[in-house]
Amino acid sequence: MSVLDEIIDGVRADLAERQARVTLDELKERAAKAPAAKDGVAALKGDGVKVICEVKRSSPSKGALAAIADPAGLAADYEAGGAAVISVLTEQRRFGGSLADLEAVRARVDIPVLRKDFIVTSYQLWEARAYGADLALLIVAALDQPALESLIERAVSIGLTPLVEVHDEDEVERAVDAGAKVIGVNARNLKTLEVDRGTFERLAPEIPDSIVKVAESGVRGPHDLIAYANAGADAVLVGESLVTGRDPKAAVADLVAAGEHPALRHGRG
Ligand SMILES: O=P(O)(O)OC[C@@H](O)[C@@H](O)c1c[nH]c2ccccc12
Repeated sequence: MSVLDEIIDGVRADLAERQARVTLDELKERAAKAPAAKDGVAALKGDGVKVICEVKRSSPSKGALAAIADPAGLAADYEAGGAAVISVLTEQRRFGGSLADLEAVRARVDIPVLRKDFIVTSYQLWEARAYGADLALLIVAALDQPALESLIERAVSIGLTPLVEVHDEDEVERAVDAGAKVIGVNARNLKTLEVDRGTFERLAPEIPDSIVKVAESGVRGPHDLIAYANAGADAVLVGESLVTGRDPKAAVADLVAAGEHPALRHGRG
């Protein structure tokens, strides 16, 4: 069984408990009261490379990264540093996240928020909206094609922007066929946990120009952002280097400044 399969087994068990506690109708009522979803696509387009900053306590590959007692405070620092979107990991067992983290972050920042989890049912999309997310991650490797298509459709119909994650050519094709408008290329293979920073450069040419391209994982600092930008990234998603650094706000500001450098503007929309 791959790491991804193991994670998803745990996610399904936790999901079953929440579904037993909160009905879909209750979630829908809560979602109806949530602030209207912000436009996730617009936030990731435009001049310069956008920076998506992640609230991440631990990971299957590295174990504990940072305690993050105040996720909303961290998100506020990210926003002050110039983040375009905040990513909140809500998976509990391996990443130490929760829907409470999502809710707390939503209440603190004005920029769009991404629910980062292993979404396998539409119930989780309603949860995302009910707890204030504007975008939701959908991992192609975790879904068969009909499920991917219907989750993208459902996400869009309830106001969420799906960030569709791929890590090989085949998955790019599936994401495009399923109607993704924002594709994230994860340098980390979730089945083996290995990071290959060349993945984005290899896959970017396969992604149509009209689709927003996000380079995910492995950004240690401005030099990695610049490499991804030169390979065509509209945005980068950064977790570990921010949560383990001393000054997250300054680290984000350095990334944003690198992404706004005029030398990177050429040919960008
Ligand atoms: O911590 P990093 O290497 O900066 O990576 C962040 C983000 O890309 C990573 O957390 C991630 C990308 N796709 C995921 C899917 C599930 C969980 C986590 C992820």
